[in-house]
Amino acid sequence: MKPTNSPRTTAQRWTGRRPGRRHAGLRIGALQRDLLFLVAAAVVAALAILPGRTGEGTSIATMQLVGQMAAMIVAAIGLNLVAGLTRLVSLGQGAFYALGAYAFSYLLLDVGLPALPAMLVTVLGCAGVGAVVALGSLRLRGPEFTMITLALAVLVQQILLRWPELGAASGYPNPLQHGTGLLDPVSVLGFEFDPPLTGGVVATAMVPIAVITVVALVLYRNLCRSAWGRSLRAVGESDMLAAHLGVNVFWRKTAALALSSALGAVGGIFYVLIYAHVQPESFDLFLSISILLAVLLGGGGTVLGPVIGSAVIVWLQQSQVLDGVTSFEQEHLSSSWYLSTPGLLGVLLILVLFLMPQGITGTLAKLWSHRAGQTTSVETEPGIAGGGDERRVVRLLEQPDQMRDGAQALLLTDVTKRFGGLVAVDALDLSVDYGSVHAIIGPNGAGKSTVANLVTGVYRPGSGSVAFEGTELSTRRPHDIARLGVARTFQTPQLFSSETVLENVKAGFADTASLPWWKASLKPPGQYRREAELDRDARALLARVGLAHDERTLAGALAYGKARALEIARALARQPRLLILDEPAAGLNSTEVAVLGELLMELRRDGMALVVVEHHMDLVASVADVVTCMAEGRVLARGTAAEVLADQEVVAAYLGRPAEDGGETLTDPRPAGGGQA
Ligand SMILES: Nc1ncnc2c1ncn2[C@@H]1O[C@H](COP(=O)(O)OP(=O)(O)OP(=O)(O)O)[C@@H](O)[C@H]1O
Repeated sequence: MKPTNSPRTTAQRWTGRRPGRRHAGLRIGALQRDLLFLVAAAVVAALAILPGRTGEGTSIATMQLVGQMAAMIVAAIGLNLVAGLTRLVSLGQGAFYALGAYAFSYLLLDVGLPALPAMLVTVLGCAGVGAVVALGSLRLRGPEFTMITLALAVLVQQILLRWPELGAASGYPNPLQHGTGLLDPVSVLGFEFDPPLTGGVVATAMVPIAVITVVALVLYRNLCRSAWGRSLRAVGESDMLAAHLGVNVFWRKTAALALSSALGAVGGIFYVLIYAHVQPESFDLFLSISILLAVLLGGGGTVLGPVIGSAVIVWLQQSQVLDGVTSFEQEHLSSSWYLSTPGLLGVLLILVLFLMPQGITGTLAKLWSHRAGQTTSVETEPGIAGGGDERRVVRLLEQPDQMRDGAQALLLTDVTKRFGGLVAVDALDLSVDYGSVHAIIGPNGAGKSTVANLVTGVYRPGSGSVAFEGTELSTRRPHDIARLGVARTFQTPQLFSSETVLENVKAGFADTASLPWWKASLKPPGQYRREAELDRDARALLARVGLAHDERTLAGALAYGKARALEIARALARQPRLLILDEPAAGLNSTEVAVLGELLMELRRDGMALVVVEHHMDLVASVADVVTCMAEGRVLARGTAAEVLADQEVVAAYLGRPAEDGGETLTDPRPAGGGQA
């Protein structure tokens, strides 16, 4: 691969264009950045509610605009956990918003709870409802999940409309008129606030609304940027990939939906505080669509996207802008066929999806990174070879005793896997020891990848046993198996393409699978240290696979060889004792293959057990201690590389014809009939 740029130039580009982040002297630490964010959010919130506190020239409408923005922001950041990070498109956030508003009103007015307990019960209750909905719907994917949430939004509004006992048909009354209830939130956080200055409940409610919004925003930002957030993004990329990183996908989605529902309910509580009046008509499907639009417009999956999107959407809805467009349509186009606010927002949604699929923040980030040259894959050196002397910097594994002793790691006994009438793996026996490389070769369709999938829990064997360190794997799920110490790469590299190379590796660390959400959102001081450790370890791994100079590159922009190297680095981040590589040499040039071989030998020396499914016979010959050749699901030959590659039945299976007299061997270039799928 011809170098197109030197590492030094790349480094200069980074340091030159983003000096604040790279020069030690000017570096802003994570803690300072977080404090800065907190202060900035608090200042913006304070400025937003200031007019309500002074009372001068303040209109209730302005305060309601700010309050509604806050309500939309918390509901949208909640939805972002689901629709943005986890990529489960929900049209049900309006339902939780409505439930929050009604439950809060009910608990205040009918049950007589003080405001703070009423809020807590509402939020916890809605989180519970969200979890139940998740348990019932998360086995569904894509459009089916969206339809369930859509049905929920419609159902909730219908119930509110038709269940007079809830006070719902006519809505809860304005407590100002009834002399009861909702003015109580003045003491919602245990503080006494000044009486309203604007003649309505709005001004007094603004302080708790602002405080709760800032707190929610900070916790949400911590969550998004934590290992927990990484796990949600992993799930968003692919359930199977996330499971191979040890993430319990089902519970992670359930937790995300519960948190999202809780934040939706907070939006509803804000609504009550702002308007002091709830009625079913306010919580129609259009509300759910608006919240989703706020996420998409701002930028799904980003921290600030839903905030910006919410501000824009509420401003558009509440200001005269859309009314002006409607009047223009009526005057100049048609007095009967015109688009009102919902229609215009629908048009906006379509435009966003077509023109700015990454939303405002995503588009700006793309422009910025394009300017800074971050998305460009810089071909410095071959992917796996770029690390030079740094390659041996890290020792990846703490070696348990069994690894030092070269004990048996993996044992497959009489394993069969059928797909309908096809026997993909037929009565397979296979064993892999620590400190050894076991290569599995064979022509296309021989069953090699199926073996990898059987070991990692993607498939369950029809019969037989798959045991890792004596633990039966055949009944375990992929995330359980990953947590036992088994990692893998895929035939086609599976990366988080819109994340940086560094983030991809960090997704492999155990924290992604195990950090609890509350710890991630509160971010105690230990988390700062831990994140710094993860950064350091991830960089060391990148150096080892030759990607030291690519940490800020987006994974999707990597050349093929580097993408493979990155996938290996992420697998190594899991500190596996058994590593399964599915065609790691596919698409690599000869230099890259040679360096891959060196890396495998290093891992082998470290005591790791390696299974390498491979067509590249030079690599197999140079690294494998044992080679198993499969054909039509069965073992055709097994032995040392020299024995198996010279086996005439193996040669015939690969060539698709009998081997010529005199003994052909399998060497590169790859014989016809081999090749990668
Ligand atoms: N999920 C599945 N459903 C049905 N058939 C499958 C499935 N997975 C694999 N197979 C079939 O099982 C057989 C073995 O497939 P497998 O992918 O394990 O072969 P392979 O040796 O890895 O081939 P290649 O070198 O092309 O990757 C093939 O005939 C394949 O079509």
